[in-house]
Amino acid sequence: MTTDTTTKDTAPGATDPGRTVLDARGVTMRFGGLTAVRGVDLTVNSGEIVGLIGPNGAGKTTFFNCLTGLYIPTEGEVRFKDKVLPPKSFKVTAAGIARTFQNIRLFANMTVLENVLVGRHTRTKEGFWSAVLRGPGFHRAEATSRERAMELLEFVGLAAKADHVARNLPYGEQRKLEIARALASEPGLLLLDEPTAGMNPQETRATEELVLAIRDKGIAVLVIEHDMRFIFNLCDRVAVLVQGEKLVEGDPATVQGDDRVVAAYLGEPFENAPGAEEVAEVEAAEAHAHAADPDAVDGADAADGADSAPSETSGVDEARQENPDEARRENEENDR
Ligand SMILES: Nc1ncnc2c1ncn2[C@@H]1O[C@H](COP(=O)(O)OP(=O)(O)OP(=O)(O)O)[C@@H](O)[C@H]1O
Repeated sequence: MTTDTTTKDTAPGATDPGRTVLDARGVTMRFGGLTAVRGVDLTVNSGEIVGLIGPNGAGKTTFFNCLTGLYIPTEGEVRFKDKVLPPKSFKVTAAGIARTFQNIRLFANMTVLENVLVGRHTRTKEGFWSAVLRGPGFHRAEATSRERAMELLEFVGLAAKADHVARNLPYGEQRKLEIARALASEPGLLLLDEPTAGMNPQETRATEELVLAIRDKGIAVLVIEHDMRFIFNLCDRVAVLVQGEKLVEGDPATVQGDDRVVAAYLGEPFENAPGAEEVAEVEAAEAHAHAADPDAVDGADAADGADSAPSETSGVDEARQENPDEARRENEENDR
């Protein structure tokens, strides 16, 4: 990756490189009879970008919710910088974990700057009376917060839009604003839930650069994403959840090459699927028939009306198989 790490300063919540910041052990989450997450262990170290992938309904968001105090795991423990996390979201944020959501959750009628200022509330010491009386302490704290918020907007590339109302930002910028707001709590770990959902390729590329720059500031990142290219380009390590359990974990090349991951996305071969021998038999019979009557039109070609048609179709199918996420998104768009 091309991001220059030498000129980047370190974020306030940064941790010594290589230190384990998140340590989730045996996390299980049940909803009545449904076990959404089962015995998942996962660590994230400072300086790392870790990807969490898996088919729809695999339990990724539920696992995130267990890490951020939104859910209390039925079993297991989550530690952040060696301390067991309290089961309350605002306490988890105060401890140093920030997150974004799958569906953007901005204060739509507030300005861009105000949204980031809201994200700083866990870092401001001024209490209720200070805010009501608006004494010198309050004004000092407010000025510091604004300065920090503007720095963050600069960092994500939204400083020029600080006074715009959040709802008027284009989609990709709303996602950036969510990230700026999460960074305002000065986290040591940032959890991103599908940060590129709905983005065009340019926006996705810009998000990739932004995540690398966040990592370069010493903030560890755990990211859920369906865009495999994004995940494999970006992550140092990838964990795969399938039906609530961790199936594989490793570097991108290892995970990409693991047959179980491909099977989990595409489905296991169905029972009684023809084996290599049967396929060879059918091919030999077809070749024999063709040799006997070279002018005969193949049934499939005839049905498609042109020689090129089947190969085009299968090309699309192959592309979909290589990127099941695109196929999913396309289906969702068609449904809409
Ligand atoms: N609050 C809840 N109550 C009951 N079941 C839930 C709840 N939240 C999630 N589930 C179920 O838990 C399973 C895992 O869902 P989850 O949203 O964590 O999956 P996911 O991997 O994030 O999926 P996606 O990629 O589609 O976002 C699903 O079967 C889902 O229906």
